[in-house]
Amino acid sequence: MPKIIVALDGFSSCGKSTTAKLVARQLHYAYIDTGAMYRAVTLYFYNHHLSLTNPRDVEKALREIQITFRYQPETATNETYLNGLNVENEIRKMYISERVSEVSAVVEVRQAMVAQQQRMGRSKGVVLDGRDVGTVVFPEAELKIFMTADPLIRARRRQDELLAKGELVGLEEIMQNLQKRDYIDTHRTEGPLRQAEDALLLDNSFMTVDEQVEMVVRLADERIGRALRGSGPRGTSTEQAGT
Ligand SMILES: Nc1ncnc2c1ncn2[C@@H]1O[C@H](COP(=O)(O)OP(=O)(O)OP(=O)(O)O)[C@@H](O)[C@H]1O
Ligand SMILES: Nc1ccn([C@@H]2O[C@H](COP(=O)(O)O)[C@@H](O)[C@H]2O)c(=O)n1
Repeated sequence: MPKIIVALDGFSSCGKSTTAKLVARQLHYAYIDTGAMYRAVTLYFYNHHLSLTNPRDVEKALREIQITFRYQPETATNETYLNGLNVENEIRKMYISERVSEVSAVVEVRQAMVAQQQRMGRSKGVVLDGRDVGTVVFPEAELKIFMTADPLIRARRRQDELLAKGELVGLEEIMQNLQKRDYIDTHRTEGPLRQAEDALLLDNSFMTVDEQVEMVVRLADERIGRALRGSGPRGTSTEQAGT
């Protein structure tokens, strides 16, 4: 069976990683959380008091940072390791969310992360989620989805998630963080967040997780079928997933 690349890009907290993880599991593909990589870099800068505007600090960080994913059977997911240490929980905290978009806008950081993502996904059979997967990392991906959801719904979902982990954060603070990250992510010069021309738009504001996963798996199966038969056209930006 031919293997494809599934690229899920979109705004903050709209369900990309939830979807990507479950789609990867159903397809028996590897899952790469590209946002976790930028979060891990942010944690390194934070812990070592490094400055983003000092080229020597950036160079030192990129020389010393090693990001890996390891499969955890207990959670049935890949967890993020920074220089051998499990940082999966730490990188999801608000103080990292508040800083990550500034870190991910640094050109050298992006180039290093994109190169690692391309190495990890080059054999195909991968689902990646992020901001620039369909535009920069794998512009040749067979299936590209651009996810979005109503900002208030996104914020409420994120608030519930943080609360479940014991972090109580106000809705207003979360809304501001999502808006700020989306703004920086869409306005940076290197690899800005944007919908690839051939990405399908998926608004999951009023969908369940199961529905969105089922939709993406169905689209992936279609693309795998096309790859089996030979090349065929991808979607266009006017298309919506599921139409
Ligand atoms: N359709 C849905 N209905 C309800 N909750 C959802 C839905 N999709 C995702 N969620 C929840 O929304 C929250 C954010 O989802 P997720 O972390 O997957 O988003 P994301 O796009 O990867 O976010 P970020 O880019 O900020 O990391 C999670 O708590 C997830 O369980
Ligand atoms: N391909 C990507 C993925 C992420 N980022 C930046 O990291 C931040 C955190 O990502 P999450 O998916 O975990 O929310 C995000 O806000 C971006 O700044 C990126 O630039 N490119």
